[in-house]
Amino acid sequence: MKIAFIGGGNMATALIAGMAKDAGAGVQVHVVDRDPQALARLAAQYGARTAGAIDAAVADAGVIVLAVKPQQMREVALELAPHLDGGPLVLSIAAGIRGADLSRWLGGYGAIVRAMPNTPALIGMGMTGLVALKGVSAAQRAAADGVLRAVGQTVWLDDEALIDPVTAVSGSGPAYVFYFLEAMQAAALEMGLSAQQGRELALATFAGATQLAAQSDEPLEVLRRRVTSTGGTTHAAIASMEAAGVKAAIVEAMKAAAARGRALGDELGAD
Ligand SMILES: NC(=O)C1=CN([C@@H]2O[C@H](COP(=O)(O)OP(=O)(O)OC[C@H]3O[C@@H](n4cnc5c(N)ncnc54)[C@H](O)[C@@H]3O)[C@@H](O)[C@H]2O)C=CC1
Ligand SMILES: O=C(O)[C@@H]1CCC=N1
Repeated sequence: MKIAFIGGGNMATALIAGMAKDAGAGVQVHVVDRDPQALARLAAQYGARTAGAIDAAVADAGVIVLAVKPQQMREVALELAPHLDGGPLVLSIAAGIRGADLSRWLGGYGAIVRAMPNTPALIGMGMTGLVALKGVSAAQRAAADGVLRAVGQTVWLDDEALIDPVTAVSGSGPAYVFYFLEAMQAAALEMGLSAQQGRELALATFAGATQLAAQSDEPLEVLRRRVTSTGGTTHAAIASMEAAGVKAAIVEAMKAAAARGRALGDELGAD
């Protein structure tokens, strides 16, 4: 199957790299990007075929992945609209941009799936939320699922409005994890460990704790309490975080991410 990417930036690269590892899939990747350096990198590293213009890249494609910034989606969709005769699946990964607006920009085209992947797709550990518009066939839904499953796990949603919360949890989520790791590394450094030791300790702790939670049926709070001895060191740390309102701040931050997704949809869908 031929998959055409419009936009070959960070997220497209993560998807293309993840797919390249799944060599048996028989997927032929074509990419269009305005930036010749992005194209050269994708061709050299992952054997992607590249094009400077949409028409050549999308001809005969079964799936067209729209991977430009939300602000570029309207312009790209208007340019793509005359090239959909073959009935491809249009798979948008843009935050915020609503299916109805995309469909309108594509001249009323209905075979659209909205997906919200994340960058761990690069190493086959992505998590993607997906929602299909009414014009998507069962085969196209399976194709979308196949593309994203090649780079990780998928979760299908019935309600498009839930893609903004998914964006806030798993789409943006890797950044929160890196932010927490940065803080752990900075603390390690302040307390006399080396930057390398801080990085290793923090990363191994995240990997171990998330695997422990994944392999357990117990609530996360129970796992946390098991580390937290009365009057001990963890209690001192958690009490300090609670006093600083860390948990409430994380909840507010994620609500801000979802609200930004909705606002992007309102602002950019108005045209
Ligand atoms: N970075 C992430 O972790 C995630 C990003 N997304 C979504 O993926 C989309 C892309 O995000 P990134 O990859 O981070 O951005 P990016 O800026 O790294 O990539 C966008 C690419 O599109 C190209 N481009 C711009 N206008 C174009 C046009 N008219 N025709 C062809 N190419 C064009 C740019 O040269 C650039 O290489 C966004 O809509 C974002 O919401 C979704 C999930 C996660
Ligand atoms: O920050 C953003 O808008 C994109 C969507 C999810 C992750 N990155």
